[in-house]
Amino acid sequence: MGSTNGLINAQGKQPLLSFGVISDVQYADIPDGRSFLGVPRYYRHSILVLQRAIQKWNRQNPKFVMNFGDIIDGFCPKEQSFNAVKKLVEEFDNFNGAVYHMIGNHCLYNLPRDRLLPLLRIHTHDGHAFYDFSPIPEYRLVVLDGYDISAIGWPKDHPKTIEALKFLSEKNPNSDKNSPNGLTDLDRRFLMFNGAVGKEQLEWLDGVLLDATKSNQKVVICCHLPLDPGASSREALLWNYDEVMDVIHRYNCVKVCLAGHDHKGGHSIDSHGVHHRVLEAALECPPGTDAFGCIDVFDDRLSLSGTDRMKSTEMIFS
Ligand SMILES: Nc1ccn([C@@H]2O[C@H](COP(=O)(O)O)[C@@H](O)[C@H]2O)c(=O)n1
Ligand SMILES: O=P(O)(O)OC[C@H](O)CO
Repeated sequence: MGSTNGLINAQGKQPLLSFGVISDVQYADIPDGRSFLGVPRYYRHSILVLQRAIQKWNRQNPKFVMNFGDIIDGFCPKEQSFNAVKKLVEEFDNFNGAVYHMIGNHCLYNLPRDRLLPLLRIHTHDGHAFYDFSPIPEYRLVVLDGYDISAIGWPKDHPKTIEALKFLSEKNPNSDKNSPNGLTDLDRRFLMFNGAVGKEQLEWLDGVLLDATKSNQKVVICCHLPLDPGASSREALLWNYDEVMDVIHRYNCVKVCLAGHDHKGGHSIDSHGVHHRVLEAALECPPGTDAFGCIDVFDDRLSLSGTDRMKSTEMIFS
């Protein structure tokens, strides 16, 4: 039992902070469909999941909400993309508090970074979408841009697009670079719908974690793409999840990594005791069902109270 209504929790402690979570809304004004592997996708219903999430959060009163990306779906008719993202952001703004967005592959199928990021109110230099904030002195949230090196979202002639296409041509021999056919085990992540954290962002992350360590802050990492094979399908992992985790494991401050993208969700604890929780997608909720949650933050754990298809998870720090 969490304390997401502002009351003390089962252990008798008041959380330091609470925040709402939702992922992969992937709204589109199109009939229901299926993923490549046949999983039903409810494109119009997903906005109702978001609306019910906001109603509940407004009763629970978390300090802020994190949207883990893919706010609209790649099948959204392209002439509707801008207004669809705007409509969804306006829905999020019905929450009585701050909302932090991150980008995902489906947002980038719809709009290039220079149009998408201002809509999502991600104001960073050079079109990057990584940032951090400290909602209370004891904690820092770090949002990673998993499509920093990517074949989607940057202009076709951008050095990052060229780097990503070169990388994919070396790692994935299929003509359809979204196909994992023939790739084995962890190599199945080398797909066009994934991406990587670039060198500059890795250096930035290292600096943030050093600063958090000096400030005695605990850190929660948020990224659309999962960072641990134990919590995710191989096909959904960040290309260089291992390099990112090497940086994270240099420090003891990171306690939890949260992600979306792998719609079925997952949870693992890695070899360094870091929790990885991949959030179940709002898009795949059959009509009338939900997937969102509220996380209570304590000094020794994060406690996710999930609604319906989002499983509740206690993440006790080792
Ligand atoms: N096992 C798979 C999964 C996906 N693909 C390709 O990716 C595209 C997007 O997949 P969705 O799960 O979002 O539908 C899909 O159209 C395929 O091209 C694949 O080849 N093999
Ligand atoms: O981003 P999607 O919706 O195309 O789905 C990605 C897959 O879930 C990754 O395995």
